[in-house]
Amino acid sequence: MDSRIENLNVSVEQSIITPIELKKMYPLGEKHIETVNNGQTIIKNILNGSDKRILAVVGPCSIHDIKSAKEYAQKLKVLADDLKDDLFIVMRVYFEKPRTTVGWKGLINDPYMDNSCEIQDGLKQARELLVYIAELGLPAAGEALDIVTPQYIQDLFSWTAIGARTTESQSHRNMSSGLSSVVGFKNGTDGNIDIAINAMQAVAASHNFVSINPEGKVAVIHTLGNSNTHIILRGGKKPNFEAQHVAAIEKKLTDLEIVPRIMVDCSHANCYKKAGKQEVVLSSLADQIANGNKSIMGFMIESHLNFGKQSIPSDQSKLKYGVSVTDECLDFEATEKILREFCDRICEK
Ligand SMILES: O=C[C@H](O)[C@H](O)COP(=O)(O)O
Ligand SMILES: C=C(OP(=O)(O)O)C(=O)O
Repeated sequence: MDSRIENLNVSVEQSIITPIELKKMYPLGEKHIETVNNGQTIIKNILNGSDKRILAVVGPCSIHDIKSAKEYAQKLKVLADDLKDDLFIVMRVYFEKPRTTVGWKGLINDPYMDNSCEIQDGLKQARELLVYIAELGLPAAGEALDIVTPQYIQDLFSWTAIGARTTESQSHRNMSSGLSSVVGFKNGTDGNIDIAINAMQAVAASHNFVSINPEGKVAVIHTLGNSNTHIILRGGKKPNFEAQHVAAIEKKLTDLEIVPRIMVDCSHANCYKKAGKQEVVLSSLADQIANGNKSIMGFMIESHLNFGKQSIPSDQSKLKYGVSVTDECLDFEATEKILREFCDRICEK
């Protein structure tokens, strides 16, 4: 290596455990496999319309504290069982945060939230939490942002999102073509829907790309293609959840001979990042479904134990328990209320 031309902007390279080593530390039993397998299968059935329930991806904007995430999962499991006739509730367990510029990039990248970026510890904490949630019998949903970390944890996700900032990325499309779960593609941050539709078409094809294998060796991955995909409307310059937006997307997809199956993200630009406004979005979806809409197959809600958000304090003893450190979230009680109202309204149809 010639230091005059290489690694000019790299300070340190650090080896970490391999995917297989991490999996040995947090092995799966039958119960975990059953949770993920059932979750993946039911979501595929919701996508193909053979299961008429609505998929609800509900949980914190980001996981930053394992204790509050476990408490949230326990509560959500009780609610999921209670609403299981109308909703298939999956917990949002987001460990990787895409940032508009800079900011905390999530539990895997910086588990101690102090810029120490102990990624190996982040991977361990993430896997330990996913195993715990699977043990509860609650399926988990994640965003696949990093394209190597799925080798460490993706086996525990029943549904996967590709975010607004990466839907157009070839690397993310390559990776998604090999994922075992249903994958949802967000529209772009500017509201561009076409990039999500292009992603669905790209991901249905097989691809060949360089990644790592479970032993941590560089490998060429040959994928089969993944047709279990859908679009996620998350708003852009303006919200895009109302009946006229949904109808326009239905037409676009139908013109391309794609069966329209649409998830609506009640958060992000659909609620102007005001958690309390997610209720307005969900209420519109309930009306649309009650009025006969058949293409809306799911929604996403950002929710934590307690309402709001906080910035990460330098003295972490000042962190408020169960409050988001990224986007604003609804508190659990408000989440339960709007989910119950949604179920009541779609049952009136
Ligand atoms: O979902 C979380 C945020 O909206 C996303 O990560 C972007 O956050 P930022 O604009 O605060 O960087
Ligand atoms: C970052 C997220 O959303 P988006 O990609 O829509 O901004 C998210 O869901 O956490």
